[in-house]
Amino acid sequence: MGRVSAKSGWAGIRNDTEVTVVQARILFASAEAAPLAKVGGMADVVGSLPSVLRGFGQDVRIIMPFYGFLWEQFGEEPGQYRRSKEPIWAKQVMGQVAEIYESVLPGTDVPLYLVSHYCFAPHRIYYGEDEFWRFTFFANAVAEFAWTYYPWKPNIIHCHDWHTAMIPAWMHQASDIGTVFTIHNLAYQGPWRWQLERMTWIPWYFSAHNAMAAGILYADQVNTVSPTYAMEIRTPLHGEGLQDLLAWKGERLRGILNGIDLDKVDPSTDPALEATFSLSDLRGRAVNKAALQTQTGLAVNPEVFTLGMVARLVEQKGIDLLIQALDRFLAYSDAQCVVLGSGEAYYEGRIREMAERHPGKMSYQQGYQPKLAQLIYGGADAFLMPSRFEPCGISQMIAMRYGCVPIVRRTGGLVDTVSHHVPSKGIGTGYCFDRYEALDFYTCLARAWEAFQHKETWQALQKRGMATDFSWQRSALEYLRMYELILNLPLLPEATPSKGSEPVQGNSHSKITHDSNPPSPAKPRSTFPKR
Ligand SMILES: Nc1ncnc2c1ncn2[C@@H]1O[C@H](COP(=O)(O)OP(=O)(O)O[C@H]2O[C@H](CO)[C@@H](O)[C@H](O)[C@H]2O)[C@@H](O)[C@H]1O
Repeated sequence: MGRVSAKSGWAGIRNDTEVTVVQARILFASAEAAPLAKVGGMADVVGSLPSVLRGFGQDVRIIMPFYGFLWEQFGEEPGQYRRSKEPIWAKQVMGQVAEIYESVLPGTDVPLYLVSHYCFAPHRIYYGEDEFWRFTFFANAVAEFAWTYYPWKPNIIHCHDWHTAMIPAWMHQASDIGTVFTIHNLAYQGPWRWQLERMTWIPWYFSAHNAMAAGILYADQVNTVSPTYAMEIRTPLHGEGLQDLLAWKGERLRGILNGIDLDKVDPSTDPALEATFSLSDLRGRAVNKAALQTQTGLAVNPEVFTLGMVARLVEQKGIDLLIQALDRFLAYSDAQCVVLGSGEAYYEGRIREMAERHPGKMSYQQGYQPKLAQLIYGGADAFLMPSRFEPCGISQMIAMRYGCVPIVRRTGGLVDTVSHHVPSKGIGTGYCFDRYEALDFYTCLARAWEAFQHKETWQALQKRGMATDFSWQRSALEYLRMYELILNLPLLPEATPSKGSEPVQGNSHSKITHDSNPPSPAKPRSTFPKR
């Protein structure tokens, strides 16, 4: 492939060495973006995918709420992140004034817009009686901003989960702004139609019964975060009541596997670890294991099988199975386990009780603790993910990159990312079970525990996981192909590999250059896929 330059029109292949492609303006709208505001995996995706897409020459930016806990992180003082002194945009939205400040996502070159209003002042992201109002307000502000901020008008708004799902409905008849809606979690669907009607304006053509359904119905393209989950949600078992709508969406619903940022998620440089390590030298893992055992009150012993789990403690994550199977497994074996996370009070209580029943063998660490999470990935021998359903899962990919063998239920993205260990054939990257049954999980734990006793094959298993390519490159290409379908313009040179091809290695995107201020590509609406 020759040199690639992003221009405002498709000029085809000019000669053997130069190809002209379009640069689109894409606005990611999300309630979370790592490292600023994170509850779960959606923050990881929104915090890492835009940089990769920018590497492909696209002008990608992020818009998110300016939460109260972020205010003290932005300012003029040393050590603080910079933002514009004054709002760059202000407007009446739902009877209140929304203001937007401009900044850059820390650690990247991705421009960031922060939507400010006193409803975001509390030091939390979710929950609270006004949760529906706050995110409907946010979505409304994003739509108004996209329509009226002339210095930078997006061609596509890329919306994430129910918090931004009304944007496709409002944009449905906008002639020059397309929408993509990504489902990270179908279980949370946002306000019902009657609640939306009380809070905001809904268009005359609106026929969705809640916010999530609106995103699916009106977005030009919809995706979820793994191919298997994209199939599963078309069925009553996983469709959360929206299976018919999702099945009707046809080819405009696809599964694009999440990736991880290999530069940030790297055991050879991670400052949160007690000792760094790499594929060629795993010795640091033993140091991390000892540190993990000490810090979490587990018996310090390099020989025992140490399990780890980092998750929101909600039904989705298979906590019921954990409670049923782990208690017996700890009683039966010399294994130990540390669980990090918070969530539903019932689950927190049961796990705490389990920790009290097995002192030195079981530890419960409550709260959101990113440093401890990394130590679990880098120190535990195996990682538990017995999910009831899993759109993709980021944790099992991080675990594999850190040599922590995943033990997972075969569902959603876990099917697409973890393969079962068969020692006789020297294949597999983890342990998998099918049915959502405590006995099956227990059996899987016992098999992994037995395999752990064989150090050489276990290390080979760890290394296969560490060597697996979970980079964003291939998935970013699939997102770009999806944007192309909306814009009906090429964002990538024709020869660029996409779905089904080998992962793009190295710095292929470093070949892309783009004009400093290219004009916006016009979006011919008539070319939109018709419903
Ligand atoms: N207590 C804690 N302390 C520190 N870190 C913690 C933590 N609890 C969780 N984390 C971190 O949050 C992330 C969890 O990501 P996951 O994708 O595994 O699950 P989640 O259900 O949140 O994401 C949803 O969105 C993502 C993104 O699309 C999908 O992969 C997934 O299937 C879907 O459920 C990991 O980076 C993990 O380390």
